[in-house]
Amino acid sequence: MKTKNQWMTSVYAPATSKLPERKYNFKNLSDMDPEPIYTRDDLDDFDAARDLGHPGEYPYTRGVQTTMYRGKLWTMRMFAGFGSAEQTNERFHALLRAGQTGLSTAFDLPTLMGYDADHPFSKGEVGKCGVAVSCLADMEVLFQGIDPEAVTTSMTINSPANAIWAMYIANAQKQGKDLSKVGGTIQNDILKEFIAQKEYIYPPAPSVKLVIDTFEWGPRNLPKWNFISVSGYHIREAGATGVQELAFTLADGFHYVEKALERGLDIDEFAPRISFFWDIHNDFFEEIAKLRAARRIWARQMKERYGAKNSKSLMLRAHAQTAGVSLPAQQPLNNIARVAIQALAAVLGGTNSLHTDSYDEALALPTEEAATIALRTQQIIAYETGVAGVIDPLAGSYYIEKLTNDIEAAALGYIEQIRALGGVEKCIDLGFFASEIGEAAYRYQREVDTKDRLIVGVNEFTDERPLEVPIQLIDPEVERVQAERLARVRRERDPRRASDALEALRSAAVQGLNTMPAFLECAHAYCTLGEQMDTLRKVYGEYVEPVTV
Ligand SMILES: CC(C)(COP(=O)(O)OP(=O)(O)OC[C@H]1O[C@@H](n2cnc3c(N)ncnc32)[C@H](O)[C@@H]1OP(=O)(O)O)[C@@H](O)C(=O)NCCC(=O)NCCSC(=O)CCC(=O)O
Repeated sequence: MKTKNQWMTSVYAPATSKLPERKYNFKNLSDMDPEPIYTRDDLDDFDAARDLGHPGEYPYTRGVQTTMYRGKLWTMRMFAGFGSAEQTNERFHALLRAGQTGLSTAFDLPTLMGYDADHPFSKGEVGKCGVAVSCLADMEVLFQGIDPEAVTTSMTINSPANAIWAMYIANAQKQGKDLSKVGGTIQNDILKEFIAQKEYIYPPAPSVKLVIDTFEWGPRNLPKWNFISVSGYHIREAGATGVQELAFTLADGFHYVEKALERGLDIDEFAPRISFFWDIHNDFFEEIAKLRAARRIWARQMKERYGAKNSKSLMLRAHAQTAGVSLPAQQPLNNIARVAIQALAAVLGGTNSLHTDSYDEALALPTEEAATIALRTQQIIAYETGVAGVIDPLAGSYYIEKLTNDIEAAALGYIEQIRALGGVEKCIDLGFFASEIGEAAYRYQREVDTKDRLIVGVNEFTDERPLEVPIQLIDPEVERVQAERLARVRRERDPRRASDALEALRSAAVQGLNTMPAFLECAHAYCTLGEQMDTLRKVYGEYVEPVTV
């Protein structure tokens, strides 16, 4: 049999001299230019025992579970939240009835920024991009009829994560639940806020300190809870390439590990509950390889660099979401096809949990019908296609293994560069991430603008038919309902207990103690989110992004 080089020169080249390759940009979204074909010759230094292993075995390239989806399907976890706590609770129940297997909560902008629904800054934003939660009373309504021991819930909350998590825990405690059985995830990844999403309150150092409080407190009090979801999603949505998403996110993960070790925590106590979150874009193979490379890098560095010994500390478990940024407003029904392909990549990449975007993502928050189609897409993949029946079925594909190696190497190059520059917090100060992401976003947009990259319905195959899809509207009444509940809470709570709880929070922060016990008492005392965040604003100050050129 011919070698690859022989075949390329003696067979492929003559073929292209008869019919040249199409004029087409074959590069993936990380700007990697694939060759026309991959063979064994591309995997000369590939060692299956070292680089792949088996599913559930180090370095977990083939997945973190031995039986993967033959034992248990990924969690179908649709990100949802809009309007009032009552409306979102209804949507949660509708999604569970439709067969969703986990919950995922979207909070509105005031909540994400640590403001109560009746704060002047919140005007016009309450319930718009998620649900408003300003105190335990909102949380009680939001999760009414949902057993926290039976359903795992994810909450996308970052700067105010400790306070919101404490409200969720207080709600479970009020129902007499056993906290050792309560599972879920808080996003709690503040570094990517500084890098990409910009929903921060305090400066990086105290923000990271608050995260490490959860690393310390979480495993000892809620052993089934994932107290962080280190997130590449928002980095990617800001314009990063897949390689950058992978590298910057893993660098963030390692930064938290280092901070937790500096506090004297045992890596094998906290690391098993670190989780991750990836964005799954349009380039099918790139995304599959990215998820495989992520698991391999994490496992190796956790073992070799940080000395973790517990196998669970080495397993990178991840949620995935199809790429909102890839779903245009033009010809929105086409997005159903994009989401199906992206979701398939997430599954073939071995995701542990998945959100599929609704086709109306670019237009508004999803309608119930659009969210149901997105969930049905996961169910079709799970039950009709056969892909969940064989574990890591693409292993051994010359291209997939080569691409996994290449993406791993490129990401490791970035991680080393970040370390050499002084680490993640230093790189935030330097504007390193912003400039890398900015360049990548610019290159991509230029490719689209010049039609070097075709997007169906956007810069090619366009049509002028008007949009005819239903839109989810948010009732402005929500603001009044939320403000009324908040006023009632302030009137009816024990004022002494509330002020003592806030003072205990302030004191814990000033003394550098773990703040989680104080946050939990604040939740039980019905302190509002804004009161708690303001207390810490006075201690830590507020972050203002430096201007970089
Ligand atoms: C670890 C993950 C990734 C997944 O947790 P899950 O509980 O869903 O799944 P899991 O841990 O894989 O599985 C649940 C339990 O079943 C076990 N299990 C699973 N598969 C198994 C198998 N084959 N054999 C044996 N056991 C198995 C696991 O070990 C675990 O048990 P044990 O518990 O005993 O270990 C978690 O962090 C998560 O759910 N993340 C979701 C994050 C999220 O929804 N984010 C939304 C962001 S949305 C956003 O940011 C906005 C984006 C936008 O702007 O649109």
